[in-house]
Formats: sequence, C-alpha cells, structure tokens
Amino acid sequence: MNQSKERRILNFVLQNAVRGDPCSVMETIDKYCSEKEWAMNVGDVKGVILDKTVEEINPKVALELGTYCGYSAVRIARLLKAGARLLTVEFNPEFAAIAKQMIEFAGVQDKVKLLEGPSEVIIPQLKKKYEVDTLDFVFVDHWKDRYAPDTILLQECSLLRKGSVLLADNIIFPGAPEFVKYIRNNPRFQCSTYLSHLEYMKVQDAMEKAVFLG
Ligand SMILES: O=c1[nH]cnc2c(O)c(F)c(-c3ccc(F)cc3)cc12
Ligand SMILES: [Mg+2]
Repeated sequence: MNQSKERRILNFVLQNAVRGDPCSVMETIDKYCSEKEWAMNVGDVKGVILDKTVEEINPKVALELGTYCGYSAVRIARLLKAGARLLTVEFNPEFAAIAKQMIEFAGVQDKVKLLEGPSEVIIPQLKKKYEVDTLDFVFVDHWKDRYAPDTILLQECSLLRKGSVLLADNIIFPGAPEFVKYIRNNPRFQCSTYLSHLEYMKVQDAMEKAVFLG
C-alpha cells in the first residue's frame, strides 16, 4: 500500500531533522512542505503570529484543536515554561499516529498530551478526565465547521476564564465565516485580526485572536 503524504513528511523529518531539537523539526517540515508537497501545517509565516501569542500569554495550560502532523504542537510546546502543558486533539487516527511520533522525535512529549477523538467528545472530558481547571490559551485549527460550536462548548464546560485567549487559523482561507460572525459580534470576546498568508503559498489568510472577557 503506498505511503500517505503525512508518512512521507514524518520520514523526511526522521531522516533529516535533529532528534530532540524542536526548531530543527519545524524547519524540516517547512522545507519539505514548501519544496516537495504542500500540507496544512500552520507554517513558518503564520507560525510567527502563533509564537508571539504564546510568548505573550505564557500559558500554563494550552489546548490545540487539530494536531495534524504535530507541527504546531511542537511549535507551541517548545515555548512552554517548566510545568506547563499542551493538550492537543486530533480526530483522524492516521494523523494522530504520525503526530505522536513527530512530538516524540522533537523531544517535547513530556509537555504534550495527544488526545485522539472528536473535539465535541473530548472538550467535555477535559475537566474531570484530564484534570483541567481552565484554559489559558486555545489554538483553533481543526475543521472550520467546528470552530463556532466548539467555542460555545468551551464556554458551556466553563473551560474559559477572564483573559483566556483563543487564536483561530484560516479565517480567510479556507475561511470560517460562521465563527467570525459569532465571535466578532459577541460582547464576551475582544477580537483582533492578524492578516498573513496561507502556509507555503502567496495566498492571503488571517488568524483571529479572541480574548474571553468573562
Ligand atoms: O482543514 C484544515 N484544518 C486546519 N487548518 C487548515 C489549513 O491551515 C489549511 F490551509 C487548509 C487548506 C486546505 C486546502 C486548501 F486548498 C487550502 C487550505 C485546511 C485546513
Ligand atoms: Mg490551519
């Protein structure tokens, strides 16, 4: 059976990146996906917006919706301080298996917990099963149709506190119009838009930052 693109990305990392070096893993994925096969990692351009947001917040507990190959999990985890943790949710079992190996190769496995399953099932489990009180930071990068319902679900599960920050990818391309309409008209969120470019392309994209006001 021929290999998946995600398996080819992982193999390229295993053969070319430096084990235990998150930056090397990120650079190697970016090299492969810009030179050989496009893939939906947040990438090196929008990745800087993600970095700056994480450094500004310095989260103790972070959640990522949409792990894919683990690129942004590695990107986020490398910036987390001692004792801080990232929970990352992936629905697709093949992607989860690739991401697990990517996270371990990068050496950030002690900071990252990969949760396999649908976000609508996992989010209600975070408090009791995964011992989360509230989330300091949420990177929303899974499926555009889940952005709004999962943001509502996070609130219903009391997982957001005054000052919790959501950062959502792909606001322009592929776009998440229902989420943008919901979040920008919601008085409980202070929103700002970061114009950027789609990963590895000259196409415009944006990220939306939304601070929960409590
Ligand atoms: O489904 C997605 N989940 C999360 N992030 C994505 C992304 O960053 C993309 F660029 C894209 C994308 C896919 C195909 C295109 F032609 C353009 C963007 C998709 C996703
Ligand atoms: Mg994305």
